[in-house]
Amino acid sequence: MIEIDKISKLYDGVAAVDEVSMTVDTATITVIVGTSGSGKTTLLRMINRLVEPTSGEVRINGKSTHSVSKTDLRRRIGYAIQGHGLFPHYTVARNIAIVPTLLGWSSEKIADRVDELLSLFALEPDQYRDRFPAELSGGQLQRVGVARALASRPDLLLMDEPFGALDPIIRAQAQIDLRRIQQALGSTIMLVTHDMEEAMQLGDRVAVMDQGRLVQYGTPAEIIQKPATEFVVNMVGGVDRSLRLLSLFPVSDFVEEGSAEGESVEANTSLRDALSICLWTGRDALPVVQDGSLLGRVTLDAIRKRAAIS
Ligand SMILES: Nc1ncnc2c1ncn2[C@@H]1O[C@H](COP(=O)(O)OP(=O)(O)OP(=O)(O)O)[C@@H](O)[C@H]1O
Repeated sequence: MIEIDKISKLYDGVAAVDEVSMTVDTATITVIVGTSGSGKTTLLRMINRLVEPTSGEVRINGKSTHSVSKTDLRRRIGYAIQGHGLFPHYTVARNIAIVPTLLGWSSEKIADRVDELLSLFALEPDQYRDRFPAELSGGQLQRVGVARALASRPDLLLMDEPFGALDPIIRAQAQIDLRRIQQALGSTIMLVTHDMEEAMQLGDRVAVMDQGRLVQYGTPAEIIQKPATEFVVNMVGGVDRSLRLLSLFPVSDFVEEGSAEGESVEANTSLRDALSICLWTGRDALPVVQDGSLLGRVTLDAIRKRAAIS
């Protein structure tokens, strides 16, 4: 568990981060979202002490980040930034192995870990481990950058706009991959973005920052349904809120008995996509299947009820 306790950072007497407190559960993704200059990066960097807090404290599994040296702290906390930050003259395997090597892992353990991570990131180890960064695509570089940050099984992974440089299609895939890998490894991740869509997509919990303050901290559904301030209403996109809400739930949660005509949808299809299919094909119900067998149907009526904000 990560506990952020009344942490502040003042620059020339002005608060970049103003008494922020929050608790992050182990094995979850927390997304910090806000407009430019709201203090997201400063907050993230105070956790691994790249920025020293003016006041307040961060505890990781009960232990203050000030009770260990900065070097030890940064070996226990992974850090991934926009772009990849890989060393161009190191192979993929050597880049991923940097922190495990510093920690004195055996070469066998390191090699196993490199191959495990490459496989998790859908990069065939035999094909990729000896390549240099210049021999990879932008999306592959980004995956290796995240693999490197996860290599030593850190207590926490901090990510600052990790997908900022990717085009929308690769970015969407990178978000899906991150979610899958986080679940497979049980990692605890704190991620900064200015993109509310990304926050909703990835966050178990979302922290909304405005002018250095934490204005709301909750699940994506709570933030959409009960935005705490006008600023949060604007961040979640006013009239788009219903659609955002629908994108959070799979049709499997709303399946009912009965039949429906036409092409079926998979159980993990979002209600938002199901709504789109209903409108596009002029149907008021869709058959839902899972692993090839029919579960039931989802109706336009059920989707409409879930879309009501209050
Ligand atoms: N080293 C510094 N010296 C003085 N002011 C700083 C410093 N670093 C950040 N600030 C100020 O603190 C505030 C918060 O900056 P921060 O980079 O944390 O915001 P952000 O939400 O991450 O923004 P962005 O999304 O644009 O990266 C800004 O007003 C910024 O100008």
